[in-house]
Amino acid sequence: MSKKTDPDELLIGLVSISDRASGGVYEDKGIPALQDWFGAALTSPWRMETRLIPDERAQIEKTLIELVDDIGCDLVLTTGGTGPSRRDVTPEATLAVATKEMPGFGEQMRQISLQFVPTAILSRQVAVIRETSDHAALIMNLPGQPKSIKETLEGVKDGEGKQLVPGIFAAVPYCIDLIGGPYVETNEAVCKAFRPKSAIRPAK
Ligand SMILES: Nc1ncnc2c1ncn2[C@@H]1O[C@H](COP(=O)(O)OP(=O)(O)OP(=O)(O)O)[C@@H](O)[C@H]1O
Ligand SMILES: Nc1nc2c(c(=O)[nH]1)N[C@H]1C(S)=C(S)[C@@H](COP(=O)(O)O)O[C@H]1N2
Repeated sequence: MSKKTDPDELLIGLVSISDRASGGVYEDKGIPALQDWFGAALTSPWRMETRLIPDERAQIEKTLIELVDDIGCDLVLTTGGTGPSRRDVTPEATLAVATKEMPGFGEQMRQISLQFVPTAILSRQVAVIRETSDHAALIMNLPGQPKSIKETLEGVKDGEGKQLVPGIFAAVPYCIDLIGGPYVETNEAVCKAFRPKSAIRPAK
């Protein structure tokens, strides 16, 4: 466990939630897919803290609290456990540790995913803010299919790379600004971050 020390570095918690991947039935592809995506998308300093856990509500809540309160993550992404099956409890665990709900993210993720699969509406994914006495973090649920990570974060582009539906990550840097986190910059070829003009810092 390595606590946040650099205020300019984005500390990202990546949590893969899967009974089978955590039990060794198959190899976890969630954390590598998230790591690859952030490696390509971010141009400002970042570091990650990763966890692979089963679909157990108490363990999910404990992990989210540890990542935000003890380690100091600014952003936490989960993958898996958002569907309707009996064992899928990621949204319940996420809401249980929330101080604010951010319903726009869940709505937009389902809209994006509908461009890829008609079963997008089966994901109950949510996003929330967790505020502690000294900082806050944005926590977002992504579906378990590893390919859905890139799909929802990046959105839908046409053959020439023109953005047809914006990915949810476009709104994340400004959200992190508003909750007092580091200034996050992205590779526009992967995901163009949107900020109001007054919030854009001149390039160094
Ligand atoms: N962490 C993961 N790594 C690799 N593949 C995954 C992962 N999570 C899900 N998948 C793939 O996506 C499919 C659909 O996900 P599903 O929601 O059924 O699994 P899950 O709920 O994450 O897994 P489990 O049932 O083991 O908890 C799985 O059958 C599997 O092929
Ligand atoms: N972008 C995207 N969203 C997606 C999918 C996908 O393949 N791509 N799969 C859907 C399916 S089949 C299910 S059941 C739900 C919930 O998945 P989870 O339980 O693995 O989180 O996410 C949905 N959202």
